[in-house]
Amino acid sequence: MTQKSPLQKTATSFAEESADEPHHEGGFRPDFDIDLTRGGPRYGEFIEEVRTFMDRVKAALPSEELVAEVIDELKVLNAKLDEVAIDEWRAPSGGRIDLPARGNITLPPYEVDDAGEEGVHARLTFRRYHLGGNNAAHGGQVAVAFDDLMGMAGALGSKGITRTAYLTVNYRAITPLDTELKLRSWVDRMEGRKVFLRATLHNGETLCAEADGLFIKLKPGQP
Ligand SMILES: CCCCCCCCCCCCCC(=O)SCCNC(=O)CCNC(=O)[C@H](O)C(C)(C)COP(=O)(O)OP(=O)(O)OC[C@H]1O[C@@H](n2cnc3c(N)ncnc32)[C@H](O)[C@@H]1OP(=O)(O)O
Repeated sequence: MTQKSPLQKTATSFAEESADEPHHEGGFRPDFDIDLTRGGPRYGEFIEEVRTFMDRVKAALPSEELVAEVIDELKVLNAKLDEVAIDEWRAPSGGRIDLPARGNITLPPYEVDDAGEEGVHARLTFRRYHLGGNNAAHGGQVAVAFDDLMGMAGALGSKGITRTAYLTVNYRAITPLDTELKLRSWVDRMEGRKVFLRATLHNGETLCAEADGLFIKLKPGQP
């Protein structure tokens, strides 16, 4: 039997604890179905190849001929994937919590080391396709990482599904590419549906960025 990751364990208890919450079709849906078989055992490898492709695109100076060749090959692949398009709730992207960044290609690949009511500890690496300038990560990509992992801490800390009301990021030092960084997010305080969160991003001892945000616990049915 394969070992469960910290996020899988937490997600299982989160799903059990929120089972009594009224069923609703809003937000990110607390009654999500954890099905790690979707996309098959090689789905993670597939996502990693897509990420590598984005790195290569960002780094390439292709000839006109190579651009034409890649367009033709991509058209074939896009047509194949278009045939199996499905709604967001059943697509493995974003729901494969056994994979880096839940198999979501638009998130920087992170691995969750610990996740619970006390907060989330994750390792993440920005890479070529996250480049802002001069070998540093794009500030928007840093904000994406904070939004997702603060959203996760907000969900676990409030035992509900939250949406970002505001997110303030302070950039303290250059965030390097191709370097394993540590992101920590946690609930600072709660006032009713208002969940105030904080987060930090470190490269070793260096604080690259920190964030504070307000996430609102969604009401049943709220989009
Ligand atoms: C283990 C696995 C677990 C699952 C993991 C899943 C991870 C997924 C993570 C994904 C994460 C990705 C996450 C994403 O990216 S979510 C996507 C980005 N966010 C949005 O699209 C949200 C858009 N906005 C809205 O939907 C609504 O405005 C919300 C829902 C936010 C509030 O509208 P709602 O009608 O519900 O509430 P309300 O207006 O009565 O306000 C309520 C209270 O809040 C106060 N307030 C509101 N806004 C602000 C503000 N800007 N500054 C200061 N205060 C503000 C307000 O004054 C009031 O306070 P009070 O008067 O009561 O004192």
